[in-house]
Amino acid sequence: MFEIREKPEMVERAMLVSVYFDPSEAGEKQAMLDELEDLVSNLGIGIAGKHLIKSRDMHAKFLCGTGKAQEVKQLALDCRADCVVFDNMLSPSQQREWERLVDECVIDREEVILDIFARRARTREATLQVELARMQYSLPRMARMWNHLDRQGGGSGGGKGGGGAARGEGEKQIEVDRRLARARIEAIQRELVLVTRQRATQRKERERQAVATAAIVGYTNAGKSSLLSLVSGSEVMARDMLFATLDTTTRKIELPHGQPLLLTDTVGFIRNLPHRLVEAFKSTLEEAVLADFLIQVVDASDPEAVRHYETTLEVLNELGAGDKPMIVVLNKVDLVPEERRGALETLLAPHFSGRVVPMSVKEGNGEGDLLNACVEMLESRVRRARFLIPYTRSDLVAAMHSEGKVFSTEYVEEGTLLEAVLPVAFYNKLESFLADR
Ligand SMILES: Nc1nc2c(ncn2[C@@H]2O[C@H](COP(=O)(O)OP(=O)(O)OP(=O)(O)O)[C@@H](O)[C@H]2O)c(=O)[nH]1
Ligand SMILES: [Mg+2]
Repeated sequence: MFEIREKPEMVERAMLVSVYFDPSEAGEKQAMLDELEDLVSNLGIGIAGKHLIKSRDMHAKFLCGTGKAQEVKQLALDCRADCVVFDNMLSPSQQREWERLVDECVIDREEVILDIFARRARTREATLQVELARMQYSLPRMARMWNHLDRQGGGSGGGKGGGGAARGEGEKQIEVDRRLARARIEAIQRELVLVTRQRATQRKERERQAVATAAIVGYTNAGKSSLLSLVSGSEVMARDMLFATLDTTTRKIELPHGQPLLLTDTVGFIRNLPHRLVEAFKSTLEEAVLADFLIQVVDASDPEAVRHYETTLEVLNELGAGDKPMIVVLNKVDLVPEERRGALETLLAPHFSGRVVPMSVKEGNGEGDLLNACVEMLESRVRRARFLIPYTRSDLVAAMHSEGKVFSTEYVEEGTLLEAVLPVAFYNKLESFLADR
């Protein structure tokens, strides 16, 4: 059976390389290279070196010119790296050319992210989505994989059979594997349809209840899961690592006026999120598309905060959720020195179109402001009124308790008299029971 190649398991010392062309990009590329270092370290691989390579033009073979490619090869030799990781996306043929040149394993940013996702996926849906993305990534790269094996086989096997025969074997194997991989891709896609349908049913159930929903979105490691833990008062896994969360978690919270709100934590966004992962995670991120509003968490202590905000907006746009009402939480203000906080807010404010709430989730500051902002977001969605429900309709009284907030209950001759805040959709259904008509 075809197995996805687990290359990073086999390597220990990686040299990181980012090739750029426009001098004005240098700063951004450096920040991304630092981020790549976090990502690679996340896989338990040591960093042997880190290089920004400026190339005058883009070349098909190596991305940079042949001379620069030779320089990179020498750098890798000098630091005794057993793997070169590119921050750039490499095409299958560029990856092959590089492996041929440096005679070591060469991977790109996309493969690193796919590997992290593969390790973190927990639910059936996340596992399937990651497997699908990895299969699609591997399919055009299989030739390279078998080349590698052929060369290894030729080396250790000595004179037996010779390189030509081994290569032939490899080619046959590629065909078999490609067929198996395509069959597996189709099987995963079929199973995903079923899993997605299940989610849709659960969501319908929620819509029927008409409880308001919000999705917490934002760059990875911004503090989304910590925020959900804080406001829901129950532990949601939060770790100081990129992509700690890959599955969505939903918690029901109560807003200041008693209105319930379903809050969903989502997978973190990242610059250059491999496109097939955006595709793969669309259904998970659908929570964001269907939410009444979004809470975007930004790590205010990160020098790249504005860029992270913009990246998140780009992905949201791709998902069709770009125009949702949004609250922006400037998190981790505890890490920003007092005198810089005001300046930071002024600096960031013009970039934000929604409402800005500074917070320190860690110290529990700003929670009240956030909840009030949520109430404002939902103002058009709720009505407060008094209802008289006949005793024969105790089901409605129960529904008012579960879907809204009941402030007072009085038992009178004609039925139960209640004052409550209800979602508009539910309120409309109950209009004939209004007490003050
Ligand atoms: N100093 C400080 N650290 C915080 C704050 N909020 C969260 N953190 C830390 O930031 C790290 C990331 O928090 P998470 O809640 O896991 O972040 P996330 O956005 O869910 O990350 P992913 O799931 O990886 O996308 C953790 O180590 C938190 O303890 C804060 O207000 N101040
Ligand atoms: Mg998280």
